[in-house]
Parts: sequence; C-alpha cells; structure tokens
Amino acid sequence: MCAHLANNTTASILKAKIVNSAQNIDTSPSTPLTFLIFHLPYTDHSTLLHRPLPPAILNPFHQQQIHRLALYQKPINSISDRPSMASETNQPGSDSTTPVNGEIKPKIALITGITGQDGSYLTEFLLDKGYEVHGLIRRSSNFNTQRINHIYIDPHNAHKARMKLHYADLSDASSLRRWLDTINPDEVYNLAAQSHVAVSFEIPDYTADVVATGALRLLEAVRSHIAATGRSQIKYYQAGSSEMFGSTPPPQSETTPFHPRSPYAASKCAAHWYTVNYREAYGLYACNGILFNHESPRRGENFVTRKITRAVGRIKVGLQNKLFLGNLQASRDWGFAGDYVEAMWMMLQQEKPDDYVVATEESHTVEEFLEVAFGYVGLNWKDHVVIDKRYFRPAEVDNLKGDSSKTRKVLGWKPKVGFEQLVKMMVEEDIDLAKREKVLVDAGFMDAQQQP
Ligand SMILES: C[C@H]1O[C@H](OP(=O)(O)OP(=O)(O)OC[C@H]2O[C@@H](n3cnc4c(=O)[nH]c(N)nc43)[C@H](O)[C@@H]2O)[C@@H](O)[C@@H](O)C1=O
Repeated sequence: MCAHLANNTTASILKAKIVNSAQNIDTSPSTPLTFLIFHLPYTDHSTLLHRPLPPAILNPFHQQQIHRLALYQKPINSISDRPSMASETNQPGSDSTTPVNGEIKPKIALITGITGQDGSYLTEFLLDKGYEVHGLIRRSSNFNTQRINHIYIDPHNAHKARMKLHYADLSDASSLRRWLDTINPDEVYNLAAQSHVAVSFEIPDYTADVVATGALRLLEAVRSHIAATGRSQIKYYQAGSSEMFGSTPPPQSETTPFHPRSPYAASKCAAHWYTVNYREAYGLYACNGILFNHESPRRGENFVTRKITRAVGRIKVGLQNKLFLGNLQASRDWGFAGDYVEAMWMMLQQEKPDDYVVATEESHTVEEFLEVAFGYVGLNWKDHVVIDKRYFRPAEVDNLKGDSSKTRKVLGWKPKVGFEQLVKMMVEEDIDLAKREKVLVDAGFMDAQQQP
C-alpha cells in the first residue's frame, strides 16, 4: 500500500497542484489521521484508502497509519471478519473494576447505537474508565463505523481489545437476548434510534418499531436474561429526549407533562414509559435520561447545528455558497455531547434507579446559532441562508429549555462546554474538514457535494 502510494503516477502528476492547495494544512505526525481522512463524513473511506492518496498531504507516519487502517477496512461479513476493537493506550481504571474470586475484572458495558455520536463519546468515556465495551451494530453494505474507527486496533492484538462489535438489531429480539447471554454486561445503554425528527414523519412505522418497540424488546431481553441467570445487578439506561416535551412550555423538568409532536417523540414517550414500567413491575435497575439537544463535531450532518457548521466551513473555503434551512425561530437547549455521556454513566452509578433531565438551561434560536457560527469566521449568514419550505415540519417544537436542577443536585453533574464554545468547536473542526475536502476536490478525488 505504501509503495503503491509513493510510486503512483497519478499522485505524482497531481502533487504540485495539491502542494499549493494543501499549504494551510498541518500534516505533521501529531495531526491525527482522523483529520485527514476519517473526518470526511459520508465518504466511503475504504474507497479512499484504495486510491492513490496525494503524497503531499500524507507523511510517512500517516502512510503507515493508512496501511494499518486499510488492512482492517475489509468487508465485514461475519463477526470473525470484523475483529474486536479497542484503544491500545487505555488502561483499566479503578472505577470499573469488580473483584471476582480475588481477581480484578473490568466492568462490562453493552451499547446499542455505538456507531452514533453519543455511542462514540460514551465508548471513549467508558474505555477510559477501564470498562470492556461491547457495541451492537446493524449490518450495512457501507461502513458506518467512522465515529469509532479511531479506537480500532489490530485484530492480532485481540488480547488488548476492550471494544468489541457484534451484529444485532433492535428489531431482532433473539439477537438482543443472545448477546446479553454471551456478554453478561453490567450496564446496558440503549442509544440506538431512528433519531431524526423530520424523517420520522416519512418513516413512522420504522421509527416506532426501532425507537419504541426496540426499547421494549431490549428491556424484555434484559428481564428474561436476569430471570434465567439471576444476574440482577445489571443496569439499564434508556436514551430519552427533550422532544417528548414537545409543545409543553419551558422550563421542562422531570415532572413536566409530555406532549410529543412527531412519531419520533411519541415513540420516545413509549420507550420512556416502558422503562418506568419495567422498573416498577420487575424491580429492574432502569433509568431514563431525558437529554436535551446535544451536539458536537461528530453530529450527523442533517441535524441543524452540524448542517450550519459544515456549511460555514465549506462556504469559507469556497466549496458551497448557499445554505437551505427551514424554521429559524425554533429555540433549543444545545449542549455538548461529550458532557452528556458522563451524565448517562452517572445515572447508573446511583444506589437507586431514577429519571433525570440533562440540559444546559440556556435556550437559543436557530437564528442565534447562525449568527454565532457565521460571525465566528467573519461572514454574515443573511448573505448565504435561503429558506426552503421542505425543511419545515408538519408539527414543530417551538421552545425547549431544560431545568436540570435534579441532575445537578443528585448526580453532581453540570455541563462543561457552553453555547458559544460549542459553536466555536464545531466551526473550527468543520473548517479543517472543509480544507481537507477542498484538497481532495481540487485533486479530483471527490466531488464538491451539495449540502445534505
Ligand atoms: C433532543 C432531540 O434533538 C434532535 O432533534 P431536533 O431538535 O429536531 O434537532 P434538529 O437539529 O433536527 O432540529 C432543530 C430545530 O432546527 C429546525 N431547523 C430549521 N432548519 C432546519 C434544517 O434545515 N434541518 C434540520 N434538521 N432542522 C432545521 C428544526 O425545525 C428544529 O426546530 C435529535 O437529536 C433528536 O433525536 C432528539 O432527541
């Protein structure tokens, strides 16, 4: 692979052009390869890896990493084809160890939705605490593991692997029970969902099946696993959503009535109550985290914050000019996803299970987000934003602002990243990403795609 990269004539011909466009890119060994490649979302990275990547943006260190990654970018047809993954550098911490017969054993977590934004942050968090992390992934003909590729390790070092992936699906009850029986987790985090509110109007049955019935299937799998094995110490986390409050005015707390405004939100309400019911009926240690919007540079590109920051980056480097959006007056309580996964974990460390609202307690409109994001790079959003009716929803949630006083008091949690800092973090990462994208576009390695 390295020789192929170095000798390829296409790459040599393009070199001069690329050197020019790559002037502003930091390609030192300290720059994570993720910046160069894996932060090109929705790119088929496996294809990139098998193309002659421009040497101008790859030093020998990165080439070595690509060689390593290319080895593991093989199609995953079976579990044995997709070996266990983990961070090699993480050492088990004291938080997660349980002595069994005098032996120290790491705690075991099972995460559905491990390939999503929250799944990736939670995995990093738990690995750092010394957990062994198992993730359930859906089969897909395209790789959908971009967010966790950076913690992927050599399958031949399987003894070091503390993150493992398994095929399962929330719509397949037997797979859920089988993995519970195989893995014997201490903690189960149900983060998987069809999580896009607007899309839930397009695919309501599927959304209900995965979000509502999927949660019920997993709860039932946990209940029957406990009944069969006696492992009553198992703890369950259900990812709830501020969307459940819908049209109920702010501030919204654990005692605020739900008034869902979409199939997604109604399904989340069902999942919430299934979780409460299993706690009350069977004594399951089950918690609902009612999380307000939480964002990051890993946010999916068709959620409004990331859609905006991706556009800011691409407009800044000349890859895009217009940004099409819907309702700019909707107001959201936006926090940083990295902060919120800590709250999930904290909920499962309490003596008793309960439900908690996780929020920054600040609300901003989409327009305010635009002002800060475009303003950060000296642009005026009004020069670029075009209102497109297709992004309006059949029923909107106008105003969400959480009251997280219970969470702050009982768990001792509070957000570390504020609104402006969050926007800045996302814009900075997306400018870097756009610069790298431009190198590849200019060199003919990818098209300048339009916005999602
Ligand atoms: C907590 C909750 O958080 C998220 O749900 P969401 O709040 O619907 O997030 P969003 O980023 O799609 O929309 C935010 C607001 O922005 C408005 N908006 C305007 N123009 C566009 C637009 O062009 N695209 C999108 N997506 N939204 C737009 C849109 O109408 C809405 O009022 C999910 O993680 C969900 O899973 C979840 O649980």
